[in-house]
Amino acid sequence: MAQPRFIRHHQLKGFGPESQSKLGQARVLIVGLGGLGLPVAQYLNAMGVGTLGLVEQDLIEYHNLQRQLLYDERDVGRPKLEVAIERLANQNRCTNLISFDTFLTKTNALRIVGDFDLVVDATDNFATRYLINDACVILKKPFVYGALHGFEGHVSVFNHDGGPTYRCLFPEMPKAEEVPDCNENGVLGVVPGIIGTLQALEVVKIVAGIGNVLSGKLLLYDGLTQTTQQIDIPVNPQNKKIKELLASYGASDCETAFSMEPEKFAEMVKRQKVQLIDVRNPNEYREFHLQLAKNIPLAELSSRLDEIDFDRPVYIICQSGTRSAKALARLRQERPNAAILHILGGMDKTVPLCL
Ligand SMILES: Nc1ncnc2c1ncn2[C@@H]1O[C@H](COP(=O)(O)OP(=O)(O)OP(=O)(O)O)[C@@H](O)[C@H]1O
Repeated sequence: MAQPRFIRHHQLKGFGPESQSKLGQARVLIVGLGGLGLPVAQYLNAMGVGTLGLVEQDLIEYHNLQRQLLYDERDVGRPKLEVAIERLANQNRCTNLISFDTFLTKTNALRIVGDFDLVVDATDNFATRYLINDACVILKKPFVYGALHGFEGHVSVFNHDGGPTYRCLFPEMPKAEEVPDCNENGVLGVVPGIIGTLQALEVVKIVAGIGNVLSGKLLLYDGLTQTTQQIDIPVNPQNKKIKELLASYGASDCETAFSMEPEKFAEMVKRQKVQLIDVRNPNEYREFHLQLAKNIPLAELSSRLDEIDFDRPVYIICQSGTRSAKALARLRQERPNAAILHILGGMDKTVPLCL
C-alpha cells in the first residue's frame, strides 16, 4: 500500500512509486552538518532516503544560527551531530540515521565512505573536498559537490558514470597562502540553503535515475542577479587514476588551524567524551587534571604514540598552551592526516570554564 507520506511523489509523473522505492533503498553519506549539509539532510530525510550517514564533530555556535536552520538558540554549545540526529529522527522516524562522531580524515575516509552509495560534500575546506574526491575515485562512488563564495555558489556531481572527478576541474589542492582565511569569509544566510537544496536535488536525480545529472558540468549560481551558468568540465584521464589516499590532506585546510578556543573545548568536555592528552609533567597532572585526560608528558610523546587512537580526534592540553603547541607540531609530523587539535590557553583558560 502506498505510504501517505509520499503520496505527492507517487502522483508525480516521471517519478512515482518506483523512484520512491529507489530512494528508500539508497544509502547516502553527508559530510558536514553546517550551512550546506543541513538542507541536504532535511530534504533527503523528508523525501524518504532510506539510510543517511552523517559525519560531523563540530559544536553549534551562535553565529551558525543565521543559516543553519535545524539548530536554534537552545542548542548553542551542543554537538551538531547530536542535535541533527534528534531533529531528523522527529522529522522521519523511518530513516536509518547512522552517525559518525568524527571529522572525515585520511584514516577513516575509506571505511566510512565504503558503506554508502554516494557522498555529499557539505564541508567548507579544500582538504576534505580532495579527500572525499580521492576516496570516491578509489571506491568508485559518485559525489555531489557544493561550495559557497560570497553571494555565489557552485554545484556539480563528480565521478558519476565515467564523468570527470574534482581533480579534472582542479588538479591540485591550493597552497595555504592561496586560500582565503575561512574565519573571515562572510556568507549570506539564504545562499547555502539554495545550494544545499540543489545538492539534494542532484542526489535524488542520481538515485532515482531521472533528469540530467550535473556530471561534467559546473553550475554557477549568482544570488545577487539570480542567474545561473553552466560550464563544461572535460574528463582528464590522468586525474582519474587515484590508487591510494595521499599523505597531504590537511595542508591547506580551515579545520587545520589545529587549535581550539578554550570556550569551545570546555563546552565539549562537559557534553561528550573526547580523547584528551595532557602533555604536562606527572607532578602537574597529579596536582590537578581534567577527568578525561590521559597523561603523556611532552618528552615521552614520540615513544608513546601507540597509546593514542589516531582514528579518533586527538585533543592536546598543557598548562598555558605552549607545550601543547609543540606536541601538536610533533604529532603532525608523525601523523599528518590525523585530526589533532591543541587547546589555546591550556588548563589556565579551560579549567575555570569547566567549573
Ligand atoms: N573533515 C570533515 N568532516 C566532517 N565535517 C567537516 C569536515 N570539515 C568540515 N566539516 C564541517 O562542515 C561544516 C561546514 O559548515 P559551514 O560552512 O556552514 O561552516 P561552520 O564551521 O558551521 O561555520 P563557521 O565557519 O561560520 O564557524 C562544519 O560544521 C564543519 O565542522
